[in-house]
Amino acid sequence: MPPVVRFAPSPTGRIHIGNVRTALINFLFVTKDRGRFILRFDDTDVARSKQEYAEAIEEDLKWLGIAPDLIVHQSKRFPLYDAAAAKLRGVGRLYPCYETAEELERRRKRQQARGLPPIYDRAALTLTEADRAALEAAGRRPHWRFLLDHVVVHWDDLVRGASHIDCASLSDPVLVREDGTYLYTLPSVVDDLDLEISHIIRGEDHVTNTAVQIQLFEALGGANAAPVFGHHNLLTTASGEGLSKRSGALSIGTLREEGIEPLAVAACAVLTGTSDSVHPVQSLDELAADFDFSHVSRNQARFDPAELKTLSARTLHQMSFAAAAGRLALAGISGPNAEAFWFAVRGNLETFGDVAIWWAVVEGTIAPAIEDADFIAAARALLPAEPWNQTTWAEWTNLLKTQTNRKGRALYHPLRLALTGREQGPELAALLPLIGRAKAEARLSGRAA
Ligand SMILES: Nc1ncnc2c1ncn2[C@@H]1O[C@H](COP(=O)(O)OP(=O)(O)OP(=O)(O)O)[C@@H](O)[C@H]1O
Repeated sequence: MPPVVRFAPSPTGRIHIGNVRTALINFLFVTKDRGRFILRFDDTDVARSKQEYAEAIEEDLKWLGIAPDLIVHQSKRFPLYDAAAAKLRGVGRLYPCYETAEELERRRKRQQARGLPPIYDRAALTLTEADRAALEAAGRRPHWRFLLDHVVVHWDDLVRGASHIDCASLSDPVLVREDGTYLYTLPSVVDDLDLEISHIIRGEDHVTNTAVQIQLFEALGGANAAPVFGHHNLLTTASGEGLSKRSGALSIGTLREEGIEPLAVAACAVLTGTSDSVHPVQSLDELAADFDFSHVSRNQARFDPAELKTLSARTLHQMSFAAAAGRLALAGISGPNAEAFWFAVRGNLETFGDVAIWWAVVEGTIAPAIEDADFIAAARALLPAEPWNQTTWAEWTNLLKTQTNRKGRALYHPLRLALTGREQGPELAALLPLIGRAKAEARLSGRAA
C-alpha cells in the first residue's frame, strides 16, 4: 500500500522554515513511493485560525512545489469528533471532571511539596451521580479527560528508533474543554484514522503526545490502529531561538519577497540538521531520491539565513534553461536569444530578478561609461565584422592587445564599462554576440544604445 501522510498546520500565521521542513519531509517521503500527501488545517481554534492564513499556507506550499492530493479543514469535521467522543464515553474512556484551573494548580503545588509527580490524581473518577448533579446544579460545567491505561507504550520511531513512554507518568489528558470545544489531540487522531494516514511525520515538539495518541488510536480503531511515527529535529533561528508562526520569524512569505529561490528554501529546510551537506538541487525529486531518515540528526539545528542566500544564488547558477524559461518569459525575456542569454548570465545572478539588469544590457538601451576615450576609439575601429559568436571577444581583444600593448584589467575593464555600463558582470565572451555589433559600436562611440 502506498503511504499516506499529512501536514497539519494551524492557520494562525504564515508558515516558517521549520514548518516547511515538516511539510517537505512528508512530501519527499511519499514522492518516492507514489503515496498521498494531505494538507490538513488544524483550525478547530476558531478564535485564532484565519482563512487568509490557510490560503497563504496553500500558496506558500505551491510556491515550494508541493501540490497536496487533498485539503481538509478540521473546522468542517466536528460531527466526526462528536461521534468519537461519544464512543469513548460509551466505553468508559472519557470521564467528566469539574475542577477549576485554580483547584488543579493548588493540587499540583501540594503534590510537588510532597515530592510527588504533578499528575492528575483522577479524583473525578470517585464522584457519584449525585456529586456530579450537585456540581452541575451549582453551575459547574465538566471538562473531559481520556482515561489512560497505565502501561508503557512503545513505538519504533522512523528517526529516533525504539521509543517508549510510561503512561503512568502522565496526567489523563483533557480532550474536551468546559465549553465543549476540542483540544488538538482527539480531532487529530480521529482524522488520522478517517483519512487512513499510514505515517505521522512531524517535529519532535510532538513526541510527548505520541503515547497518548497511540492509546487513542487503539481505543477508537482497535489494536494496531496506530500509524508509524517519525519525529524529526526542529529548526531554530541562527541564534538558537525557537520558531513560531505567530512571531512571523523566517516566514516563507518573507523569504519569497526577498527573492530567495524556492528550491534553495527546500534544500536548506530539508538538509540543515542532517549528515548531508546543504547543497543546491535541481528539483524536489532529486531531494526526495537522496532523503534518508537515518541522516536526520537528533539535535536541534540552527538555520542560517546567510547560508540560504548563498545557496539561492548557487541554485540559480546551475539552473537549466528548461527550468528557467517560464519565469524568463514572465519577465519579458523570450525569443531566439533567450537560451544563450540565460547561460551567459545565470552565473552572475544573486536573485532571479537580476535578469532584468542583464536583459537591458543585451536588448535594451544603456548609457555607456567611457573611461579612456583613445583606447575605446581604437577598440571601436577594430570591431570585427559580423557574424559574431562566442570566439569574437577573444579575437577582438587579442588584436587589441597586440596593437595597444595593453593587457589584464587595463585592456578589459574599459571595454566592459563601455559595453555594459557596469563595473562587473557576466563573461563578455558570452554577452558580446548577444549585444551585437550595432549596439556595441554605438556604445563604444559613447552613445546610449
Ligand atoms: N521549528 C520547527 N522545526 C521543524 N518543524 C517544526 C517547527 N515548528 C513546528 N514544526 C512542525 O510544523 C508542523 C505544524 O505545526 P504548528 O502548526 O503547530 O506550527 P508552529 O510553528 O509550532 O505553530 P504556532 O506558532 O502557530 O504554535 C508540526 O508538525 C510541527 O512539528
